[in-house]
Amino acid sequence: MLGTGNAFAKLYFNTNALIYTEQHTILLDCGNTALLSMHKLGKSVNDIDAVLISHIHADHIGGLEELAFQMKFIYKRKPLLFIPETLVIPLWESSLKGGLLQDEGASLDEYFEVRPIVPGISNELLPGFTVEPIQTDHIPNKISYSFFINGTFFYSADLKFNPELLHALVERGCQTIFHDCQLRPPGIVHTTLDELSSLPEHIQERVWLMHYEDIKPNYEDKAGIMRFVEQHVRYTL
Ligand SMILES: Nc1ccn([C@@H]2O[C@@H]3COP(=O)(O)O[C@H]3[C@H]2O)c(=O)n1
Ligand SMILES: [Zn+2]
Ligand SMILES: [Zn+2]
Repeated sequence: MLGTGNAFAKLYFNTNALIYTEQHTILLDCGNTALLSMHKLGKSVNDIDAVLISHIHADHIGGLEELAFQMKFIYKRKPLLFIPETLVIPLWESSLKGGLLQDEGASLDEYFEVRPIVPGISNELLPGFTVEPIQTDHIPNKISYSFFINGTFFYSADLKFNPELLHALVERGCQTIFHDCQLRPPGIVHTTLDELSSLPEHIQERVWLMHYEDIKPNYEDKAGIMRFVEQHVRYTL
């Protein structure tokens, strides 16, 4: 985990992750702090084969401009960009174009091998890396996707509490749920610890909390059987 904090976290960085398959390294969201976090871990931007994006907020995409420029001008290659197809145009037009546009008509393709992915179905993106993007509610008029990975691991984007979804995922074989969690209510655009605490035990035992505020130390004994995802820890799934 490159970070486990929320958008405003100063202690834990933005919730972004590196996923290692046998052959590839995939950056799951590239927020403001992603590249600084990689630097602190002694990792290079050049280690990244692919990027997967959940939604357009700076704690999830704010590091993409630097990543794109480093790849183009330092490493001289285009990483894969896996992105739900509905976000391709908004990512360029509403965010990256401001910094990355140089040549008339240029777009994301100038910097990335863009691979739009289809929500609602399982997409085999790389060997051993299958992703089902699931559109989840976050903020009105903002399309946001959580990811069901390899049929066993759910990684939430920012999402409003959706117990029906969690029940359905567990029924489908989900073993591990990394879930965004706002510790201090009200959640409004996120899921709160109180809401997650209302889940039945057989779901809570699969839940790991991330995207939390800097006040996390005050809550370490308040999560019951749910666990906290920790920054700069590597998890084997
Ligand atoms: N309607 C909104 C929009 C944004 N926000 C806050 O801004 C953050 C942006 O990143 P996030 O991780 O989605 O969390 C959002 C809220 O804290 C919010 O609380 N309400
Ligand atoms: Zn966020
Ligand atoms: Zn968000």
